[in-house]
Amino acid sequence: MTGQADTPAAKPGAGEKISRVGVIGAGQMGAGIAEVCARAHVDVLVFEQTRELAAAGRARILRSLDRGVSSGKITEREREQAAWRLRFTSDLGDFADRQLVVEAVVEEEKVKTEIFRELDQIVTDPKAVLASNTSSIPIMKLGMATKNSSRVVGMHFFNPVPVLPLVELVTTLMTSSDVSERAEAFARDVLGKQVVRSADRSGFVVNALLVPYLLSAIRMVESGFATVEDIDKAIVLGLAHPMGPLALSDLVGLDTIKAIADSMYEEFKEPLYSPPPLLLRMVEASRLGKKAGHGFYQYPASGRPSAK
Ligand SMILES: CC(=O)CC(=O)SCCNC(=O)CCNC(=O)[C@H](O)C(C)(C)COP(=O)(O)OP(=O)(O)OC[C@H]1O[C@@H](n2cnc3c(N)ncnc32)[C@H](O)[C@@H]1OP(=O)(O)O
Repeated sequence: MTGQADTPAAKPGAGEKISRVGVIGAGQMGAGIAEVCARAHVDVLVFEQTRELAAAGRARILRSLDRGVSSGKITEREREQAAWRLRFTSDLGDFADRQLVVEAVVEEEKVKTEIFRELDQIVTDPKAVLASNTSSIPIMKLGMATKNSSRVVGMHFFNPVPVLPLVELVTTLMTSSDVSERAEAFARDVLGKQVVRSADRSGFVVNALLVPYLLSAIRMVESGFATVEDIDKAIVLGLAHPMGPLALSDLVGLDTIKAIADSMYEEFKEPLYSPPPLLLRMVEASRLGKKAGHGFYQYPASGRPSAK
């Protein structure tokens, strides 16, 4: 556990301390990032396209804060204060005063590059950091959509963001050392995360290892080699992982895994990274995992997952 609610204020990193953050997208990753920022006493502004999506994002964060209270990680008062610090907007223009923006929208290169192009014009402070939570898209592609790619980095969080302590920091050939130091200092000293650095290669460190493993498990199911339950049981009991690869695929989202696999395959042309047909069919059928209520397991609105 990270104990982020009690994290002390930032030590001075390179330059001015970051205390105003913008998060773009309030899906499972964006909501988690906004939550950890709010819990760390940061002023957070979250962009969502519509009021409905913003309301769903706020509800998602409040549920997670409740869980933090019920598991004793934060107090009622900290929950209230964190909720109070979260503001939503559907106008990206409101991000003009942000010192750090973390983009966490759908894993589509076109959508992300368009956001970076817009952000670059809105956030005019040259010291502001523009970060992407992309799981696999090379950061350089996003940086090149801006006029100042020296302030663009990857800050890759892990799901569930309030629970998992890692941030992968991805710098490009263009990222300035001042920007990467500020981003690292923020993740480490303000959010209380641990940081590993990765070169700008699709998949970075974690997904370069994780995605071929998840795809191999899906191929095992596809070939009838073993059942979903037995594969997960084997990994939980045999390797002491907190969850098996198929439950984890459901948690991450099968559409996200497909998008990461596509991006890694495009970069390396490695057959192991190519999404197997079962994954493609499940995505086409909208069986996207936990967020859709159905993936390799079924997820009733409340209660524990069951076999599909
Ligand atoms: C694809 C990408 O690009 C990147 C990715 O995200 S890859 C995916 C990475 N994620 C993983 O690998 C997840 C692996 N799984 C796990 O870590 C665990 O199964 C899990 C955390 C998801 C659930 O664990 P669990 O034991 O079933 O649930 P639960 O006991 O409720 O929670 C575990 C801990 O988190 C805490 N927790 C849960 N939700 C919380 C919240 N919203 N706020 C604060 N703490 C919370 C609990 O209090 C508990 O803490 P203790 O261990 O100190 O008691």
